[in-house]
Amino acid sequence: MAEAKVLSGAGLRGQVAGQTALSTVGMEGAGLTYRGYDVRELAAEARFEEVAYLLLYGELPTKTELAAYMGKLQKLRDLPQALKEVLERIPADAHPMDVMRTGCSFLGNLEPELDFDRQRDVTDRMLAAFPAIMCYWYRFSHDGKRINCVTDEESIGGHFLHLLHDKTPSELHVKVMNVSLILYAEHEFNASTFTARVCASTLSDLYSCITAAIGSLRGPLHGGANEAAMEMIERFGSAQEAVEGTLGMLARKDKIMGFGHAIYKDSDPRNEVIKGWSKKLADEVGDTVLFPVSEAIDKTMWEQKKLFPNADFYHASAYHFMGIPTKLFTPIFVCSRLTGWAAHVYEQRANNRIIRPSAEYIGVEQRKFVPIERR
Ligand SMILES: CC(=O)SCCNC(=O)CCNC(=O)[C@H](O)C(C)(C)COP(=O)(O)OP(=O)(O)OC[C@H]1O[C@@H](n2cnc3c(N)ncnc32)[C@H](O)[C@@H]1OP(=O)(O)O
Ligand SMILES: O=C([O-])CC(=O)C(=O)O
Repeated sequence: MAEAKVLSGAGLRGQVAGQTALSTVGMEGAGLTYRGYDVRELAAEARFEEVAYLLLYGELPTKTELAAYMGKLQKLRDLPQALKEVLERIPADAHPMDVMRTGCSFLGNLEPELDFDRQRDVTDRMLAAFPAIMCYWYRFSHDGKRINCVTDEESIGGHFLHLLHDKTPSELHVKVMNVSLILYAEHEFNASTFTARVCASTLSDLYSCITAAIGSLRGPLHGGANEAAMEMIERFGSAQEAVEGTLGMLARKDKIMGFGHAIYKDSDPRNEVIKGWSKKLADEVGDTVLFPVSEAIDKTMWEQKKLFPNADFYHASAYHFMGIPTKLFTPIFVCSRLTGWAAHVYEQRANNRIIRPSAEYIGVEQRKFVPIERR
């Protein structure tokens, strides 16, 4: 059985900061579970919408419930005209995570959560609308095109690819998007989820919680690592170059993005799944560089530092092979993790006490005020 990582020190590591019934991370043997289900089984068997329902509504849906849920989400996809106008004003060189933050926040101005009893409907609206927020801005700012935000794609992953590429995506790509959205959906008290819970604990509205969480996910030590990993992989022309480059980065004590984890000790259970799909996509496009480069970095990191790829590393090549621009990688994570964030907000609200820890004071002793003319 796997040993749990020894957790102590800075960054609140190892401290229990609350309770959850949503997921377990790095528990002996189990890796990652959502409401008791192994994520690898969910990724192999389920639709993302089923997993979203599991997290948000408490149990896996029946066939009828799933059909009704998917129908509901499909009807909620279009964006209000005022939001489209705001997205059109955001420059092409803005970071898409900033676009998501603004899009989420502005939707909250137009359709505020006036009553916590509506929290599930508000989440479903965001789940349906987020792919269009990302793609409407991207296609308008990069291609000068005002896209139709509604498609006839059944799944959220397929809908996103259709909006982005303006065509029906292949079955393989829809499948990989589905797996990816499941893998990213929920992960206990990670930094962005904890942000959402802190915000929820003040009894703030759901849009504020999600906007705050988007801000936390943006950083390269968290969700932004998939984008940073892609930028690194692309720099190498061969596996040999990648080995030499990785050794050089390690010698300079650079952080290698997409490796290591705050909780997992020797592997991230999501990695083997997305790595397998990345390989299938590499074969589909006839790649002979990016996948071997990724594997060479992976091998060197383990040999040199016993550091393993986390969920973000092979997501980079997988998304790239599907023709997704690198800067949209982290916003896809948002479209998925929204489910985990919202489910944590509901949990926080159901048993709330404002989250307000204490700090150890390390400043100067108490002293007398000195008037400005005497300083
Ligand atoms: C979906 C996600 O959000 S997964 C995380 C995505 N983030 C990344 O991939 C960014 C790169 N990785 C990292 O920065 C870190 O591994 C984190 C932020 C994920 C976890 O941080 P921590 O819990 O502090 O890591 P941990 O305690 O295991 O670090 C142990 C040692 O390994 C080093 N280390 C950890 N990850 C890396 C890395 N990716 N590259 C180089 N060195 C690393 C640390 O600097 C530390 O060294 P030190 O003892 O000399 O200071
Ligand atoms: O749990 C963490 O610290 C980061 C992570 O892997 C995630 O949020 O998916």
